[in-house]
Amino acid sequence: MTSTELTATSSGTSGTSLRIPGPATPYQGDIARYWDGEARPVNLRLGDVDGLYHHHYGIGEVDHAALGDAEDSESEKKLIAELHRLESAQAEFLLGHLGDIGRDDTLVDAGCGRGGSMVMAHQRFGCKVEGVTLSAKQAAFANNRARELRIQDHVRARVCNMLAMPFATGEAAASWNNESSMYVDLQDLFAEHARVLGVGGRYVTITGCWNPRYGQPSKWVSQINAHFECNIHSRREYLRAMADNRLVPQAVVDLTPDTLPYWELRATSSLVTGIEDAFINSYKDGSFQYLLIAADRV
Ligand SMILES: C[S@@+](CC[C@H](N)C(=O)[O-])C[C@H]1O[C@@H](n2cnc3c(N)ncnc32)[C@H](O)[C@@H]1O
Ligand SMILES: CC(C)=CCC/C(C)=C/COP(=O)(O)OP(=O)(O)O
Ligand SMILES: [Mg+2]
Repeated sequence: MTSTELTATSSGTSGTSLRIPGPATPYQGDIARYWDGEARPVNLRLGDVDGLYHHHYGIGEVDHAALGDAEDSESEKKLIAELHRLESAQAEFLLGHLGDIGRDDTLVDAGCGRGGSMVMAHQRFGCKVEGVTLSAKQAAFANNRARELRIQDHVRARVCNMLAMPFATGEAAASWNNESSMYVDLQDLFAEHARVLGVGGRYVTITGCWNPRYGQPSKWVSQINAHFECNIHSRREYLRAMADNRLVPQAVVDLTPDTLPYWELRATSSLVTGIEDAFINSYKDGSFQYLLIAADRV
């Protein structure tokens, strides 16, 4: 084994051992380590609600009737369930922009995390869903969940760089990034999506981006970058890199007002991580936006 290779158990479907390339850059090594070591209660306890483990944020109105009052001994549990409901609503919203997907299609989740969106996609469309993540721990977690749900023949995560995915040209009917595009160069990312998508395929992202109308990344945006070791791009950069790579936006939805209730609710919970104010302040001062972009591969 060379210094740039490591051996890891692959999808887990057969238990075979595969030789997979190591991180393409030192930065990707940092990100792999970050996600291998991540075990925040705000993610694990929400996932425990129904077995869908997400690493993205929520959208939609809070259902105040579903929350307990201060005297309710179940209030913590109810709040966690509500935050999780909003995160799953976010994933459903993304999946709703993938277009007509048939059972024989293949979908690609670029930066799949613990696989919650992949499971939802399979349950919705009945199709094959392939995910890639830099983290061997996340891939193993996602594959373990797929086995528990007996959908391992359709849902699989691999340890792989999303800028060089193990899929044939034109293999995917649709592909997405759910809060994972801030870890890569957008020109490189969209060139790779354009390759794996057939002409007529659909690409969707939900992302946080800085707003060119504000001027430059605000201190809150810089704080979010430092917190997650990521590099948030601007809205302008997304649209330009898509245009450069045969991805033509079909819908651009500003989800900023829809995600604020999630953050305001999360800020009142016992699961706060310290980043809540940066999101709330930057969404409110207009320096940061939560966007869905759905694009046709032409
Ligand atoms: C915030 S999590 C989002 C996970 C998932 N999309 C979700 O919605 O739950 C970011 C993910 O991007 C992945 N990621 C970052 N850079 C990557 C790269 N170059 N190749 C593959 N995955 C990457 C991380 O490993 C992690 O799984
Ligand atoms: C919108 C932006 C800028 C997202 C950055 C990427 C990111 C870390 C998403 C959430 O992951 P998580 O669910 O692990 O984070 P947390 O622990 O805060 O819930
Ligand atoms: Mg989270």
